[in-house]
Amino acid sequence: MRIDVLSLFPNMFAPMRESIIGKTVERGLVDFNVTDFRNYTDNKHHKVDDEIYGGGQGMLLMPQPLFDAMDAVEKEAGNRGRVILMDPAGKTFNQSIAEELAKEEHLTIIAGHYEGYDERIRTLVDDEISLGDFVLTGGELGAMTVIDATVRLLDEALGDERSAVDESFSTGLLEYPQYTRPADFRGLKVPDVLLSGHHANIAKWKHKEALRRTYQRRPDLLADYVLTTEDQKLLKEIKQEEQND
Ligand SMILES: C[S@@+](CC[C@H](N)C(=O)[O-])C[C@H]1O[C@@H](n2cnc3c(N)ncnc32)[C@H](O)[C@@H]1O
Repeated sequence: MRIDVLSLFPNMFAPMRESIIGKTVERGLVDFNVTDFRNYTDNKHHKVDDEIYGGGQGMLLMPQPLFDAMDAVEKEAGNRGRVILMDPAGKTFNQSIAEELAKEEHLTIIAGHYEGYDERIRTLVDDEISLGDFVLTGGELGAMTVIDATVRLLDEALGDERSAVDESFSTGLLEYPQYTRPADFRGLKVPDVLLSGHHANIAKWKHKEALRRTYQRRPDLLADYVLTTEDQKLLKEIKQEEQND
């Protein structure tokens, strides 16, 4: 996969060299490029922003530097790929968007700054993505979040022993509680079933606890989850158990 980011602060992407994402770049699984679109200004002061027509606080990113930077990406890569604008007015990012983006061969992400974009910049983009209902100073942290969540879904990104298949949101439920050694830590014990070696019972326990956690913490997710007859029985048990607690 090729990923281009258009940003005024390329140094902010240093974390992309670390950990699992850094390894995907080192191993050639991801071709990651950051373009400083200030280098594409056609004015002698390298200005990328200007005052807002009709009045308004702050400065807006002008179209010219971003349009020219996008042309440069297209020239180098042969295409623009799927173009994403980081913007608070976009669709809220989630796991299913990450899964969709992980299927693309090329993503180009625009990270804004200042008061945001001249409206005409939106004609360049395929998707507008928000991290949530809050305002950041720039799109860099959002772009890194989108890249991290997307790249870890690529085949081979997590390595043989790790998997994104069972994780929160991938199944439609939150992940069940997990434990590692020791079996008894300061009197806090690992549930007996997990030490039993009985695979069917363990699988059933994991599923029930994923349902319980989702019901307790994110009941909204259950609205989109197709409950089997067995799930409905388990949920009834969970509600009963909660009442008895
Ligand atoms: C200070 S913000 C501009 C906010 C804009 N004036 C508004 O009210 O929507 C500057 C840039 O940060 C990025 N940004 C801020 N909040 C964001 C969010 N919640 N999700 C994604 N990007 C965000 C965008 O790239 C945005 O253009």
